Amino acid sequence: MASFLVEGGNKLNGSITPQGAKNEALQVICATLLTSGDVTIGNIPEISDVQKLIEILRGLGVQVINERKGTCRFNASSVDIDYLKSPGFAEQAASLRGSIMIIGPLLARFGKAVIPQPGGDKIGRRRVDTHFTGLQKLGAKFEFDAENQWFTVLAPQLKGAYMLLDEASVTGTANILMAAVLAEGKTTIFNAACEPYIQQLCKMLNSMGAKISGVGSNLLTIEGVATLSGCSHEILPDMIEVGSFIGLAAMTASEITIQNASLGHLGIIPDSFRRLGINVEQQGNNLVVKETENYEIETYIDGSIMTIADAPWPGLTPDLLSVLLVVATQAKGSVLIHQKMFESRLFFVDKLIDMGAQIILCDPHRATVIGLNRQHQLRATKMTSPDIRAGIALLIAAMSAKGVSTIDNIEQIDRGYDSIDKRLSKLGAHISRI
Ligand SMILES: CC(=O)N[C@H]1[C@@H](OP(=O)(O)OP(=O)(O)OC[C@H]2O[C@@H](n3ccc(=O)[nH]c3=O)[C@H](O)[C@@H]2O)O[C@H](CO)[C@@H](O)[C@@H]1O
Ligand SMILES: C=C(OP(=O)(O)O)C(=O)O
Repeated sequence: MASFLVEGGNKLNGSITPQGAKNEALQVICATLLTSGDVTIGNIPEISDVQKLIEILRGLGVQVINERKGTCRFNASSVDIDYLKSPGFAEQAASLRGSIMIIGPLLARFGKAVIPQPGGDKIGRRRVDTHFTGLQKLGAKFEFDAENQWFTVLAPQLKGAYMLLDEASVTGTANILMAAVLAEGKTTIFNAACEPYIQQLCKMLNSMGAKISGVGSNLLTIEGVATLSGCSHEILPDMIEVGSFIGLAAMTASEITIQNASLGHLGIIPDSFRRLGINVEQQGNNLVVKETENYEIETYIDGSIMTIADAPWPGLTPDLLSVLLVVATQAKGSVLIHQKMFESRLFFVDKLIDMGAQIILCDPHRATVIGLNRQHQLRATKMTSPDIRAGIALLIAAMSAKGVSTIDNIEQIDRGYDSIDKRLSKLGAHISRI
């Protein structure tokens, strides 16, 4: 288990470019299984979750050629489905959430797929019912081996169908979409997730010859096609990294330019930070976070305490609530952070309380933050990163704190942030990996 030693209290300065989006990368890499043609994907982030997924594809016989930094060419013309029975696959697939999205493409192209319970952050219940109910609607036979926690889907030929998803699941929508593009006839997915990750997946599938309409909405219509061809695809900048960098600049009272942030795909993320009083300016395709010593949280019109809550896109992504919460600890004013989707994602606030932040964890979903308005600097401490986003939030807190903090279990952060220590050190941060 690796750790970061973080000397806090240093102002940062300069420009940083976000990596490609983790959650999009996991989807589009799985989509390469849908064709025997060459698929070239650019802006692939060098993070451990993506590397693990690529290893699974290689195990399945997919040729993955690293053309240059961040760009790989995938060819899935010869896939060995029997790899799914190997112990190596069981271990790999259970180590990340994104592995679940090989199911849709394998089922559509080879008529069969099996997978263990996927991994990913332990942040509460993470059911996969939406995935399998959707695949069943397309005609797949579904079996669950409860003892070993394995899911199996079988279908010689999928058939298009109408479905109303019980929740707008991001990976669920991606899985069903990737199956429906090769199903016979028309599929309509209502209550589909429409995050930029899904929009990008649709764009890529359409460039492979799929016929998906309604992209960007929660009603997707797919006319199935017999085969798909290769394509080239470029992954968008990671909006969660962009938000993390805004939070970092705010907490360390630094001016940072976030380059090529793809502003058109950030939704309400910049505005959510502005509501905490952060000065985020748009300059071309860059975001500039201005050095702000003091910032004030908005209230509602009647003066009552504001709530910041997650919601499916175009609402606020749950993956940034931990960062927004940390930023609020040094603001003037109070805010209620309401994490609606996951029930175990706010427990990390105990560490912030140890550091001197004023937070009341009301229940597992809600925390009230009473901002310190920089009257007290947070104190350094020793902590463990429980999940990827709490990890980055604790790193931001440590960078603003007085003294040297230790953050253990940084593998969680490495899951989704490429060489974060090196990249932040270029901005003037003092972080060492031990
Ligand atoms: C690999 C990947 O892409 N992971 C992302 C994906 O996970 P993932 O696709 O696993 O998450 P889902 O979208 O399925 O759902 C996440 C959680 O939110 C709940 N839920 C979901 C939809 C809804 O309308 N109402 C609701 O309450 C679910 O019950 C679940 O507990 O989407 C999550 C939600 O944006 C993100 O946190 C994850 O980073
Ligand atoms: C929850 C997340 O990831 P995963 O779904 O891969 O666990 C995340 O990226 O914040």
